[in-house]
Amino acid sequence: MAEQREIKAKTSWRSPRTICIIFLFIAAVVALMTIAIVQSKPISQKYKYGIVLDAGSSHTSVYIYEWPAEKENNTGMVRQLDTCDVEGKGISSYANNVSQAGNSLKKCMDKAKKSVPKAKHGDTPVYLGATAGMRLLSMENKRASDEVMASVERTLRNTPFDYQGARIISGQEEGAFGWITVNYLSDNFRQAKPTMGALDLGGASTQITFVSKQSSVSPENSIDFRLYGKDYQLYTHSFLCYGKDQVLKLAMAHQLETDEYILHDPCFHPGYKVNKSLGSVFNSPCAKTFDEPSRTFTHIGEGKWEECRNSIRKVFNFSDCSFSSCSFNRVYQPKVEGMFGAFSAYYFVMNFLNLTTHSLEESKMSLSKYCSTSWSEIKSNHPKVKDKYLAEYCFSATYILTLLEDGYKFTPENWNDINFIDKIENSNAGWTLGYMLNLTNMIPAEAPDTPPLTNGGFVTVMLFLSMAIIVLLALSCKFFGRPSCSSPKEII
Ligand SMILES: Nc1ccn([C@@H]2O[C@H](COP(=O)(O)OP(=O)(O)OP(=O)(O)O)[C@@H](O)[C@H]2O)c(=O)n1
Ligand SMILES: [Ca+2]
Repeated sequence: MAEQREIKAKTSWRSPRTICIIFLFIAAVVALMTIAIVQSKPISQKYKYGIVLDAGSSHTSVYIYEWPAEKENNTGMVRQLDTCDVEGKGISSYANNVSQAGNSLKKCMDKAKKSVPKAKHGDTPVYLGATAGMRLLSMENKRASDEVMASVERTLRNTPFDYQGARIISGQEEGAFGWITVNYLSDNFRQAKPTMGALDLGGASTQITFVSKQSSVSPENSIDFRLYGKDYQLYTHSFLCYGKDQVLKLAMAHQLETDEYILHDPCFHPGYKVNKSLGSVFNSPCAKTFDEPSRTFTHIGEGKWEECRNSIRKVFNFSDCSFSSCSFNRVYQPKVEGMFGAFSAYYFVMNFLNLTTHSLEESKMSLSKYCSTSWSEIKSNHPKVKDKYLAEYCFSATYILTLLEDGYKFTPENWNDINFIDKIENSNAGWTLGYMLNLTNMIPAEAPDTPPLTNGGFVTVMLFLSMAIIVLLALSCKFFGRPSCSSPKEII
């Protein structure tokens, strides 16, 4: 009897069912171990770094980016590690003291040396892009512009980083790279999601960029990209002199035409009264220059919002459109479509006035009340804000509403498609990240190969295999278990 049982026990190990279960069990364990090793292979978290200086008309900012070296072609991997605002004005303000243009950058570059690991300094590219302030200086005084750029180049070459160039970028580049930045940070490229348009308002220029189904009528307004295997046909336009600082000069110059000594300004608060020299205000090719720059005029605030809007409308030419549709100043623009990110001064101004989530009508009502508030009350409500900035928020916000509604033809219905943003995923919205991604070829035209498994896929497979092992263990115990699992008396 015992021999029979022994034979039976031996033959059960050799039965096809047994072999099958054993095979499945081993295969599941091997697969589980392999995937666990492959998926979690210790990627040496080597990081790479990049530095971009945004030399704007009003100030320069230094942005330091980092990304995992292994994944530089995956979208959304680059993040802003640090930023530094250069003290003082933009580099174009050093036209008469060019060496200071380069010197002004030193403090922030020293900070960058601390942010980027020393061992990586030599491999870290540094780029400087100058925008509208230098475009204007280059128009006014090419020699001074070249000397300013040479000065910043000397400073950057003297850093331990891999200097990759300092140049004045075009308005079209500024618009297109801002669009790349906001869509890269929103991960819209990899997932081929609908993109968001980019609205950038600086001190001396402003850009609008968005994907348009309507073909642009001039090369100046169109840019085509192929990113991650998808083609994007962009409409873009940059309006020089329509940054908020320059457009203020334009508006004031219009008003001074009537009386060259007293400027009754509906965009400034009641009680605001400041003597200014013509030269201090009208010092750029954007606004007409007066022949007696030292002469002074009195700038008096009236705080009348409707009149403010009308005076601002005078800086635009809304007629004479020879295309199917225009924004202003005879510039072709297709109908705005989709979501938009509005950043830089759009955000600084609308955020200061708490208007970032208001509807268009609510913004108008709120602004009308704010602008009519007396200057003394405004100053007492914001004791820490410099008078120069504080005095201009009524004008700037009214300009923003006029630019977006009357200029770009946004409506009360699609106003909420405009998101006033400062950062996306902790990186500033602006042209610098897109500029670096483009120059370092980190946005491939074709989608990179997908990894063996996404994290979600990995977990699913692990769960499935674990369940399979448990079931197999249960089955094997059921089939094997009888000789060893049953009690001795049953055997007898
Ligand atoms: N925290 C800040 C930073 C800037 N500004 C103002 O916002 C305007 C635009 O700032 P910015 O976007 O930095 O313009 P720039 O890049 O300097 O100008 P551009 O792009 O035209 O060269 C300037 O009037 C600046 O004084 C502000 O109100 N609050
Ligand atoms: Ca800018």
